[in-house]
Amino acid sequence: MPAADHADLYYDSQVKTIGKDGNEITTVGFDRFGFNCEVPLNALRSLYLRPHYVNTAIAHKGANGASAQVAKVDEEHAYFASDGNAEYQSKSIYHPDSNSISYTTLSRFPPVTLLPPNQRKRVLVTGGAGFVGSHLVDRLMLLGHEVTVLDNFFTGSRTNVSHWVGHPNFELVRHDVVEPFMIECDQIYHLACPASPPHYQANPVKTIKTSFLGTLNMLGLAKRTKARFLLASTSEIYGDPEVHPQPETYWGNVNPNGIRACYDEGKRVAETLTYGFHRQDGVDVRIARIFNTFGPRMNPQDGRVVSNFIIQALRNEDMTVYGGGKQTRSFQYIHDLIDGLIALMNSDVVEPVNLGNSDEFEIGNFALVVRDIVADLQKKDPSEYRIVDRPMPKDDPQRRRPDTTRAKEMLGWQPRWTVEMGLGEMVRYYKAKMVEGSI
Ligand SMILES: O=C(O)[C@H]1O[C@H](OP(=O)(O)OP(=O)(O)OC[C@H]2O[C@@H](n3ccc(=O)[nH]c3=O)[C@H](O)[C@@H]2O)[C@H](O)[C@@H](O)[C@@H]1O
Repeated sequence: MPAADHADLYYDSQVKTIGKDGNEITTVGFDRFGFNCEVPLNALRSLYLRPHYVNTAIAHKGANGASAQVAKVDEEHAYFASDGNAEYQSKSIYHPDSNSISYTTLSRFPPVTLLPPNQRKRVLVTGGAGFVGSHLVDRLMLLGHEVTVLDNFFTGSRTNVSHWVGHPNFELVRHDVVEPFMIECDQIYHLACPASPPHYQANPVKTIKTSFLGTLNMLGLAKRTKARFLLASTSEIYGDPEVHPQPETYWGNVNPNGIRACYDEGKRVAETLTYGFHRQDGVDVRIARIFNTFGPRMNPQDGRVVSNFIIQALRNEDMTVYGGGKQTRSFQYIHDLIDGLIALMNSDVVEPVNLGNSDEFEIGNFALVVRDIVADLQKKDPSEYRIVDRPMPKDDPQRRRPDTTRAKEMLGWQPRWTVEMGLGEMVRYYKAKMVEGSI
């Protein structure tokens, strides 16, 4: 596909990102608790809404063949320079005749804020090559901090952070958190754990080991280095809730030996450990209870509902609604979550805090929302898509919506993105990746 068409899949300058308050979103983040995490949205987009490679057609192999090829690649690469970000993008080249890619490293990185040493934090992000982790890493890097990513690449991917490899403020370490790890750091965002039900159920013993031993190791590190520690907990600790919406004071309704227990009980014990280290050893801790989150870089194979519906619709496959679709979920866009995580880390709030969007959907209706957005992008009639019913997975929570009063009052945080705006960006991202063949 010619580069121009390729780029158009990622960007549509006509589409404005309008937030919940009706205003256009051009930046994400805010200056709060003495920590400014605001960055232009386009700076972030240049890191995830971008082609994986530059196309080249090896048409002729005559005397001038080599230089013609180079010129063609430069011309295609220059196309992306029009948004001012191309020089920071990979110039990896796709060769259609052999269906292969020549990977190149970056010669320049996106500009990062120059922070004085007393403001620059050394931040460890476990699970930093995953979906949530990589967006957090982008934000922290653009803000000028020193970031170390720890990941075993079980569900994370190097590609999610490859644009930072080689940067002096960045380090990527392949390591499994179930083993101890030592490093000097000021803040630890502990995100490492498979998070989609099919992934965490595939190896339940490993999942609970990751939650327990991984958290134990990272809390031990926080104790030694006096780093502040943030645990990525989950709405799943509320189980199949009998209280709706769920406030942080609710203790939950969890099946301790069901198929989800490796994850929800794992995260519950991780919370217990975190407060154990806080009470016993004075470790400075934060706990974020993260509700369903979606966005670009979500592993398209991970089986969660947002990625499943979008990929199925784009491939014109059946969209699989489980168990009649009356169960509910509330979905937040990735940038809102990252705002919330950074605000919580830098606040003095030790109690657990729900981070989620309270726009609640029945899953059956959510399928219709996704279908309509995909149909609009593909310029098709919504009736061309098929929505089918499949059995309900065991112990699937029937209702879920966060009560975010605490986050609003104590962090001054509330979601800014509408679900539709976030979905629009994610659909465009998946479609472009599918066309270029990188997912
Ligand atoms: O984000 C959260 O709060 C937590 O819950 C999610 O688990 P779940 O809500 O079950 O997420 P999905 O797998 O995306 O399922 C959402 C709903 O859609 C349904 N679903 C899923 C996939 C599908 O193809 N069709 C479908 O109807 C599921 O049965 C479920 O009722 C995530 O997987 C967890 O990582 C996370 O901690």
